[in-house]
Amino acid sequence: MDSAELADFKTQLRKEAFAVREQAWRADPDAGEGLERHLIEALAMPPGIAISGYWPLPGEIDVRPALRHYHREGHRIGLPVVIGKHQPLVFRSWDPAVDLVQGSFRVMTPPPEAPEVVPTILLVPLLAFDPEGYRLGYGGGFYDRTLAKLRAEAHAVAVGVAYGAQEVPQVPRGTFDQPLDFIVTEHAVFKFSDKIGF
Ligand SMILES: Nc1nc2c(c(=O)[nH]1)N(C=O)[C@@H](CNc1ccc(C(=O)N[C@@H](CCC(=O)O)C(=O)O)cc1)CN2
Ligand SMILES: Nc1ncnc2c1ncn2[C@@H]1O[C@H](COP(=O)(O)OP(=O)(O)OP(=O)(O)O)[C@@H](O)[C@H]1O
Repeated sequence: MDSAELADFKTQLRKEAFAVREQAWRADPDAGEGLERHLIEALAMPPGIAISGYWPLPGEIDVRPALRHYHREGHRIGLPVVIGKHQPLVFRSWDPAVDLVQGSFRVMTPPPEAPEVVPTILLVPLLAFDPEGYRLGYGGGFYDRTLAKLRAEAHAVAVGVAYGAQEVPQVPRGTFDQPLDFIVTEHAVFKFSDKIGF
C-alpha cells in the first residue's frame, strides 16, 4: 500500500470508527468509572509522575474520573494543547480548580498561563485500536508526532484508552504510526510492552 492508499484506507476506517464509538458512548456514558478501575489495577504509577489525559470530546471515553484519582494521589496532570498544524502537542497543567478555555478543534484546554507538563505516562484518545496496539486517531498526526518526540527524549509510556467496542481486527500502519504500550478499556487491559517497570 502506498501512502495515498494508506491515507484513503484510514479515512474510510475513521468514518466507521466514529459511528461505532458514538454508539458505544450513547450506550454507556459512565464507562469512565470502569476505565478508572482498570487503569488503577493495570498500572502502578510511580509517586509524583506526570500523567497526561484529555478533556473528552463527544464520543470519547471519559478519562476524567481517572484524572481526578491521579490528581488526588499527588500526580501532576497535563491536558493537550494544539500549538500548530504538524507540531507535537504541548501539555498544560490541570487540576480540578482550573477553569478551562476552548482551544483548537473545540477541545477544552488549560489557559495559556498554566505551566507546561511533560508527561511520562500518556492516556491517549483514539477512534479505533487493534490487538497489536496500533491506533487510529483523528488524522492530524498529533499524537504520533508527540509520542515520537517524547520517546526520543525520555521514558514515555503510551496508554490508549477506549471503549472495548472500538477494537478492530487491524489498523492500517504507516511508518510514522507509534504503537501503544497498553490499551485500557472499561472491560479489559491489553499489554504490549514491559515498559512500566521504572
Ligand atoms: N479530547 C481530545 N483532546 C485532544 C485530542 C483528541 O483526540 N481528543 N487531540 C488528538 O489529536 C488533539 C486535538 N486534535 C484534534 C484533531 C482533529 C479533530 C477533528 O478533526 N475533529 C472533528 C471530527 C473529525 C472529522 O469529522 O474529520 C470535529 O471536531 O468535528 C479534533 C481534535 C489534542 N486534544
Ligand atoms: N512523526 C511524524 N513526522 C512527520 N509526519 C508525521 C509524523 N507522524 C505522523 N505524521 C503524518 O501525519 C499525518 C496523519 O497521521 P495519521 O493518519 O497516522 O494520524 P492519526 O494517528 O490518525 O492521528 P493522531 O496521531 O493525531 O491521533 C500522516 O500524513 C502522517 O504521515
